Amino acid sequence: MAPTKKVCVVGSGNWGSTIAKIIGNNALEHPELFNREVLMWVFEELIDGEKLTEIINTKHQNVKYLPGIDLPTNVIAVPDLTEATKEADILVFVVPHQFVHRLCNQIKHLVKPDCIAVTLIKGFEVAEGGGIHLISEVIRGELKIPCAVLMGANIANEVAHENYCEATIGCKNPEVGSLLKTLFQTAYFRIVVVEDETTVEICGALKNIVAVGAGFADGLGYGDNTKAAVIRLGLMEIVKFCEVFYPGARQGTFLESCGIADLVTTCYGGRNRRVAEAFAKTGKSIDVLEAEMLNGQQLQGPATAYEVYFMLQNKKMEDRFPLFTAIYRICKGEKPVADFIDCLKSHPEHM
Ligand SMILES: NC(=O)C1=CN([C@@H]2O[C@H](COP(=O)(O)OP(=O)(O)OC[C@H]3O[C@@H](n4cnc5c(N)ncnc54)[C@H](O)[C@@H]3O)[C@@H](O)[C@H]2O)C=CC1
Ligand SMILES: O=C(CO)COP(=O)(O)O
Repeated sequence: MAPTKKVCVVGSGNWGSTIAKIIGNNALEHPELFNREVLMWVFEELIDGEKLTEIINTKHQNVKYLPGIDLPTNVIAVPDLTEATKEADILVFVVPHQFVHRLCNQIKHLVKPDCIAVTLIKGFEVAEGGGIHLISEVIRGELKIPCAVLMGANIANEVAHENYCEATIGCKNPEVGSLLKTLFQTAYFRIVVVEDETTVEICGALKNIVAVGAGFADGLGYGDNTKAAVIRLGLMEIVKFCEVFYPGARQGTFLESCGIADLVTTCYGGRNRRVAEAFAKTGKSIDVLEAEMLNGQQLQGPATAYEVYFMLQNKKMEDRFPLFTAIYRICKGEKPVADFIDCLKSHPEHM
């Protein structure tokens, strides 16, 4: 019998803890495939003087990032990144995107050569020369191992409460795709595997920018028709972004959970939407609102808007992506939020 695979979840925020719950339970369900113990790397912090890792390992809850949800006792919190990752056969990356490069850099000399990675991270990294890197490219480049992606309409708290939803795994290797499906799928978390991994990842990253736009529209007092227009124009810009920069997308991928479904859920229920609404209503900065409203959780939309704008500006393509561009400029304070809808009135989709 082949040895069972050791899984390490790199990250323990709101989504990281939720996915550790799923993986922990599935490891128990499939002892023939996965090691019983699932390690979860935790960015250590003190909660009322007690280490978060110790709280997780004794109370089996992440009281800061996923309060009220029991984690399986076979999920073990580990504060040392090296200790958590060095034996892993499967690395599940689920940290805010701004931290991933540094973490990969710390472990690149110890990762097992036949290890595989999967990223649940939504965002990009700016690249020298005026472009962007996908997060999966950063992981592959640093660790020299294959990296699949998992994205979808998955607001973590709802998944943690086991409300039915779907997700998309993008994986070019069907055998690995099938193994990952067994690792993640449950009765309430249903998975479709597609080979179009680049499109899956781009959809997941870009929808966070659109969600900021949806929040602006809500905060300015527009109704559901306006929000539907923001979602539709956002989808058109996502499709265009793939056509221009990552050609070869399958149209069907945009209809998977990672595409239209994630746009809808995030534009109604996500953190990016909520903070952007407060931004439009209060005039406080995004950073201040993030600190006030999210208790340590991190927004990905404004940072992703910057990363995308960085590339569009370098390639002189802002006019082709007016929604993404307006959202960046408003977050940056270069345009008043009150002008948000005006920026969309001459959208190329209407010409
Ligand atoms: N929360 C959600 O509903 C969903 C989130 N995602 C994606 O998952 C990724 C991770 O998000 P969450 O788990 O929600 O995180 P989060 O936003 O809840 O938590 C922030 C995490 O970052 C950690 N952290 C803080 N400073 C750090 C540092 N210097 N280095 C490393 N880690 C540090 C914190 O300990 C905490 O675990 C993001 O890309 C997000 O877009 C995807 C689907 C759903
Ligand atoms: O990615 C998400 C849902 O799929 C979560 O979105 P927020 O980060 O805006 O909460």
